[in-house]
Amino acid sequence: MTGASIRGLRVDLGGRSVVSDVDLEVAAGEVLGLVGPNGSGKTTLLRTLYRSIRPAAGAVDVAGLPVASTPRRRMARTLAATTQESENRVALTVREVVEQGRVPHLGLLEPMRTEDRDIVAEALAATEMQQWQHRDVRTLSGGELQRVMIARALAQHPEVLVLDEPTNHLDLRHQFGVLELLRKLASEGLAVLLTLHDLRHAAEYCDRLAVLDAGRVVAVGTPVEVLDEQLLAEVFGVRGRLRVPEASPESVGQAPEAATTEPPNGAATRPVLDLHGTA
Ligand SMILES: Nc1ncnc2c1ncn2[C@@H]1O[C@H](COP(=O)(O)OP(=O)(O)OP(=O)(O)O)[C@@H](O)[C@H]1O
Repeated sequence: MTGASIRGLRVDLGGRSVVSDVDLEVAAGEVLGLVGPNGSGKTTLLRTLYRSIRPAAGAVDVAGLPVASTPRRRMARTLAATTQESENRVALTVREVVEQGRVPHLGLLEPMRTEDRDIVAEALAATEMQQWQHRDVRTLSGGELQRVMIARALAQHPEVLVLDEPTNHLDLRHQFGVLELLRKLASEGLAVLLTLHDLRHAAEYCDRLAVLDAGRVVAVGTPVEVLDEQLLAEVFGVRGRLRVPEASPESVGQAPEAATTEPPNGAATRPVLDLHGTA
């Protein structure tokens, strides 16, 4: 199968279970958002997918391959991740870091081919980093570095993309840019799993949400199914309400030239989460 699946997952850290009884699937073509309060186990769950942590129990498969026993190089052609740990800075240019994404696709000591250079150029363009490609990554701002890490993950041409807080450090325009890019990649068949703290972004850009609380998945479904007032109060401690804007009558059946007045990418009908402070 494509996508990724987690069954019966338990992770123990520091002598206690920080993730328990998790069953979760992310399918090709969807953006699945992992949300939950601080310390609820989001990063820990993602770490089991890119094998930076060994589960105490359960099975984690990516594109049908068991993560625990698949060679890392093989897995790197299937799953790419941007992590909070990937921010260690080394003396490389932006381009060199993004080129690392092609390494799993090349033979030992094989130089970059034309197609690899094209893929790197596409990844730099998608993240608007082409103008910085010769910069030393140690000189970049946090947001610029975040975009380089996303570009490197895209250059891997994975089937599953895992991102831990990808909008962290980004200014508003680039937050929306990254979220729109993830939607586009999913529409092309990628399975996208990401953690987000901003529930408004989660509601607007994710096809489905999985809510973690104290290491357990307490709800899974579309934002409309999941983000009700009770869950917002009990899990996140906030007051809020989700609205689903109706398609305006003018936008139904209107002439193509008139349609250009609507916001792009269906944004007009995505759920909007209104938040009103602590519960
Ligand atoms: N190496 C470790 N040793 C002991 N406990 C750990 C370790 N790493 C994480 N934890 C604990 O596991 C729990 C889950 O942490 P995790 O980083 O997965 O949460 P999170 O949901 O990603 O949180 P945040 O929203 O704050 O990033 C936390 O209580 C954390 O303190």
